[in-house]
Formats: sequence, structure tokens, C-alpha cells
Amino acid sequence: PGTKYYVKLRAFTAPDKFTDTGYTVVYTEVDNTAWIVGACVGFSEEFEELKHVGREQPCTAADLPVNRPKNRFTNILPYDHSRYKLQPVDDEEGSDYINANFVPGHNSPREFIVTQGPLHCTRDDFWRMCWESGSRAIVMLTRCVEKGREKCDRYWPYDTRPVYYGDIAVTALNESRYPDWTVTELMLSRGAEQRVLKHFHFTTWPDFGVPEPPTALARFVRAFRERCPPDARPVVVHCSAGVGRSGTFITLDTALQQLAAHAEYLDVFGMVHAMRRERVWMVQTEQQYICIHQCLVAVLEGQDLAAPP
Ligand SMILES: CNC(=O)[C@H](Cc1ccc(NS(=O)(=O)O)cc1)NC(=O)[C@H](Cc1ccc(O)cc1)NC(=O)OC(C)(C)C
Repeated sequence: PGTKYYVKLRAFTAPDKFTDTGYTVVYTEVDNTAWIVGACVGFSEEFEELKHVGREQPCTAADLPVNRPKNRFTNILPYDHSRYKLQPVDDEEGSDYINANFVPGHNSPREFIVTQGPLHCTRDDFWRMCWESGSRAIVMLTRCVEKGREKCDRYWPYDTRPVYYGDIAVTALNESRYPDWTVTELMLSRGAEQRVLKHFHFTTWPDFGVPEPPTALARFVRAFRERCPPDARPVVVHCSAGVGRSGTFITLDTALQQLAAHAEYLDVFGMVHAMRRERVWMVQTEQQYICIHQCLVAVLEGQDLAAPP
């Protein structure tokens, strides 16, 4: 148990891809069950097959002149069919728009609302989305500034004084800091109603890269699941563009829940394929795709991934 095997499963000839032939598959044996966790040589080809998934779908709302300034990046636009719609304000054109999509997870086809890091001009819309969706958890996977560049607005309070974002007051109740993440309890108030929302902020994940070590991500996912309110409300997930790091987090969260439910096999390709039908570039780089498999191997091998107390 726990021994890792490299097995050549079959020869294939793909002259445009690889000089040699054959997949090398990494699998590990736990409780006399062989778990195939990925084809090392095949990662590139498998990830490449995801390139065009979903790309034919329209993004007309995002392209409206009134909404263009609400997009952080010109090439990261939400598909119309899965976009989150804010409750419109009177007949104000574009008032239902935010750069965000519903994305499936282990528990439901619209388990997550994946969005870009709020801009200063969209942070009131961001809080309106959190309130109107009934969400009780935000997962943030970027720092606000990385290498001197703004990746995300500081959209929540710096201290315990309440801050208004539109007609929603946000108050930080308490904060727990760990080496790779911070969990903050926030009180949201709108009119006479109040609710508590947990903010899970992973702080050591470089843009376009992977956490170091990659298993820090598995620890964070486990810490999130242990503290996430067990309700059926959507979880808001964002990074800077809301595609690379957000897609990686959701894929690992989904796969680990399938493992815990004793799934017979894990179809990482199928999970990413399903997410990319709903939001563009979910899991953006091959390194992120491999990181997911590395985390799964660590969990299957029983590495100690307990979250800090
Ligand atoms: C490779 N970089 C990008 O694609 C980023 C968007 C982006 C995606 C993913 C991530 N990582 S994350 O999802 O993990 O936060 C960050 C930023 N886009 C931009 O910087 C685009 C340029 C671009 C790059 C690549 C491309 O294929 C098309 C257009 N620039 C851009 O939108 O410029 C503004 C911000 C001035 C409006």
C-alpha cells in the first residue's frame, strides 16, 4: 500500500506531439486498490484537448458598452447562458450585470458562483451578488496586489468598523491567520436583516502558477470544507480573473469530495470540461492541471494534510 508504480499502458503514435511512444501512467495502491491518478506523458495532450471547450458560446451582455468597464480583463467574459444576474435596478441598462458564472461542483450543478476579483467600480455589485445569492462563504485565491500590480480591489474592511458598499454594511467580526490563508467572519447587514459570511483567503498562490508546495492547496481545501457552512447556498469563488486559480480550487474540492464518497474513479478531465462549458479557461495552465493530480496523489498516499488547529 502506498507504493507508486509507473506502468506503460499502451503504445500510441502521435508524431506531432511526442517523439517517443506510449503513455506512462502514475498510479498508487491503497488498500489493495490501484488508483490511476494521471498519465504523466499524456498530461499535455489531455489538457490541450480542453482548449476549445465552451468557446463557441455568446457573451453578449459582457460586450454591451455599458458593461465593458465592469470587466477586469478584455478576454475573460462570462457566457450569457450561465452568468449570474443581479436583480435589475429600475430600468437601468446593465444593472443586472456582473462578471460571474454559476459553475458545478460535487454537490450541485450551480454550487459555485465564480467571479473576477472585484474592481473598485464593481465592488458594490459584488456585495449585492453575495447578498442576493444568499451565499455564506467567499473563497479568495489571490492577493490584492502581486508584484506591484493590482489583482483585486480591497473590497472588505481593514478593521472592525462597519463599511458600507451600496446599501450593504460589512463588519469584520474576527480573523484567524495561518501561514497560507486567513479566515475572517464578516457580518453583512441590509435593512433590518443580518447574516454572517465566512471569507477564506488563500494568500500564497502566485498568478499563473501553483502553491508551493502544491499540497498547501489540498490543506486549504480541507480547511475550507471543515469550516464552510453545510447549507445548499452557492459559494462565491474568485481570484483575479476568476478562471485559473478558481478553476483549480473547485476541481480539487470536487475531486476530494468524490474520493470521500468512495467514487470508483476520478475523471479530472471531465470535471474541467464541465466547468469550461460554464466559464472560460477554468484551470488555465497545464501546471495547475498537474497540481490537481499531485494533490490527489498526496491524499491517496495518506500524507498528513491536516489543516492547522
Ligand atoms: C494570460 N493573461 C490573461 O489572459 C489576462 C487575463 C487573466 C487570466 C487569468 C489570470 N489568472 S487567475 O484566473 O488565476 O486570476 C489572470 C489574468 N488577460 C490580459 O491581461 C489582457 C490581455 C490578453 C492576454 C492574453 C490573451 O489571450 C488575450 C488578452 N489584458 C487586458 O485585459 O488588459 C486590460 C486589463 C488593460 C484591459
